[in-house]
Amino acid sequence: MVEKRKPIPVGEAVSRVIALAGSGKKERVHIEQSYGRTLAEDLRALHPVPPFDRSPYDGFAIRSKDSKHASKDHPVTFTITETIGAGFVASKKVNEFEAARIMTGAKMPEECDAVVMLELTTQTSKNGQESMSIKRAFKKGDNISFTGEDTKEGDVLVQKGTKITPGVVAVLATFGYEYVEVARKPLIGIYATGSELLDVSEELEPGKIRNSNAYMAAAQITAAGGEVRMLGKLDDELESCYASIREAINQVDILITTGGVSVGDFDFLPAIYDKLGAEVLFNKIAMRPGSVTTVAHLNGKLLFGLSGNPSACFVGFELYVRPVINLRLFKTKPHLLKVKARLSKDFPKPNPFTRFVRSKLSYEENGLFAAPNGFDKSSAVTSLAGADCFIVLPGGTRGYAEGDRIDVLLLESAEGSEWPWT
Ligand SMILES: Nc1nc2c(c(=O)[nH]1)N[C@H]1C(S)=C(S)[C@@H](COP(=O)(O)OP(=O)(O)OC[C@H]3O[C@@H](n4cnc5c(N)ncnc54)[C@H](O)[C@@H]3O)O[C@H]1N2
Ligand code: MOO
Ligand SMILES: [Mg+2]
Repeated sequence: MVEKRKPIPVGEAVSRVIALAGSGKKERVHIEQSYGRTLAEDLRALHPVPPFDRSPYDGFAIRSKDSKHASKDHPVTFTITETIGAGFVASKKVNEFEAARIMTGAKMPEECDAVVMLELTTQTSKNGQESMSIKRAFKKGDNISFTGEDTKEGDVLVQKGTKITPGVVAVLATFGYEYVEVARKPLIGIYATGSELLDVSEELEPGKIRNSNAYMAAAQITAAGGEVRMLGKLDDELESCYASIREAINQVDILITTGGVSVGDFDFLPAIYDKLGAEVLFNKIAMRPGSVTTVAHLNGKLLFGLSGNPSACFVGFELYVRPVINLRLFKTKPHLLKVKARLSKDFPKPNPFTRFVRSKLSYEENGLFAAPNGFDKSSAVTSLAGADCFIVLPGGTRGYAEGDRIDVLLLESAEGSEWPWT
């Protein structure tokens, strides 16, 4: 008798997995290695930015009150005290009707409260004495880049769990973070199971196909911010598979296998979980593709039994593995970002289970559209190449027409969802 499996809703399956996601760990990396990592602590301003009042222009620092009567007909002349370049400070006091030549980024002399751009001045030299004159008045604060105008000391600028972008790197450097606390990448092992599998370098033979899932999953792990351990491929043979998987669990934080989770004579993962004494969280989900996705738990580690069919494997990773990686990276929105879009083609198939259609987004003048991307079977591999989202068609629906409003899960968005499931 073939075992009868009871499908559970996607949201229920995701809940069971993330309840066992475990917690993230921290490590310190040099700022030059920080790009693409995730902050393990809030990033606070350690001092105001800019840290001193400075000139935003090349020009002259003046006391604004001295310019009060300046006009086209009656220019006011200032004696130049010195030149202050960026990185230097005034060495002389600026007195009545005196000005300091100042460059962009240089600290303002204490007595000055306005800057005049070089282009608005007329410069003269008499007996070695440099002067400049202006034809309009300036107010206190004109053309000054004030202390703290960018940020005040103590402000939280970037939150824990944020991916380090080039902009975040700039902020780290500004505050002197030579080393930064980031989330340690969870180490994820991948075993592809299947006696039909050839390596990527091998020629096709009758009955055999190349192992695409392991390379695909490795790329998905890297994209999500995890560390990959490629473990190779296993023949459909119970004892050797069991021994390899048992051994692999000790080497990694999370183990992914692909294939062998359905009810076939050579689908050994269910027997292996049993033999390991692992707790199976579910082995049937009301979704297509990936209904046979199985997740088990052993000694604090999650074992993901992704389907062998490439599209099912891909979807299983994005819905169940990705949020676990994200939670270990301290992300607060660990699931794929959900947005509303319109269908740009009919999708007439009925949906007994929730369907995740590999699709492509387009940004039109009248909004966001999503089009199913080619061959839609669970075994499809080529349609994965152009997919940047999943259209989500709820179970129990009878097909959809062009223009219908649908939910879409984005595969490439840095932003995530707190909980996209209803
Ligand atoms: N009687 C039933 N048969 C099947 C059921 C079912 O409910 N009852 N479910 C079907 C569904 S749905 C799926 S999905 C597949 C899942 O199969 P498995 O996860 O057990 O995977 P395999 O049987 O090992 O392989 C399935 C398919 O995928 C190819 N494959 C496997 N590994 C790779 C790889 N690394 N790279 C590329 N392609 C791979 C494999 O050759 C098979 O064609 O079961 C259905 N059957
Ligand atoms: O598990 Mo299968 O991928 O539902 O088609
Ligand atoms: Mg099978």
